[in-house]
Amino acid sequence: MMSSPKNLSKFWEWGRKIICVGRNYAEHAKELKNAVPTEPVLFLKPPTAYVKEGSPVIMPYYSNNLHHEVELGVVIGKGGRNISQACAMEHVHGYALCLDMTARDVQDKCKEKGLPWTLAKAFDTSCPVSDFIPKDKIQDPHNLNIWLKVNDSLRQEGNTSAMIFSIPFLISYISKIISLEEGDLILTGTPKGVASVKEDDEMMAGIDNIISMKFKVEKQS
Ligand SMILES: O=C([O-])CC(=O)C(=O)O
Ligand SMILES: [Mg+2]
Repeated sequence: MMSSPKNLSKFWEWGRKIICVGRNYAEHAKELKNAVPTEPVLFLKPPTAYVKEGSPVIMPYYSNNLHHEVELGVVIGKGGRNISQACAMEHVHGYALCLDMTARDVQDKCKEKGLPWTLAKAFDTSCPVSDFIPKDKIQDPHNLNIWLKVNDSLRQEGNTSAMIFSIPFLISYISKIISLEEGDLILTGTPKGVASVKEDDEMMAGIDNIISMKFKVEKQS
């Protein structure tokens, strides 16, 4: 049998979809004065949004308010459509810690005008990701502490048990609309505490004692 030339533990190299869930933590929906959703809010980032440790997050030139959002990412191993909640976890290959970098001022304007969030959410380096976390390293993805510090001061801390929509629900819901493929990444939403970063800040984020990562913020040259 031919083996795949790609290694799924380097999912960011596959060039697949990044499907993001918004407002999946009530406390975060409230801090931005949004209603707590009764259905998942979805948006996409292109694979060019990926950035790995060692490279900086670049502030988009058209924003003066770049926010961090720390999130648990779910890496899809087996694709599918119309996946049932009961089978959903069979499609998960593993996890990653992710940041959903957001040009908040631009997003606010998009919301006001009823325009899509592409400029606010999908720019290059808007999706910093950790190394791949194999599925068996995480016993319960719905009981993880995720946190983020900026220059050593704690900004975000939350437990994935507070997600409004669970991972099986999200996989099932998304796969009825968008086919899931091997190498896709689902960002499951951010807990409260989102705030601005500026040039030369250092963001450090982690999941319990499972993984941590660091990213420097730089201006576009
Ligand atoms: O921009 C937002 O507030 C929506 C979002 O991505 C999240 O809740 O993680
Ligand atoms: Mg987000």
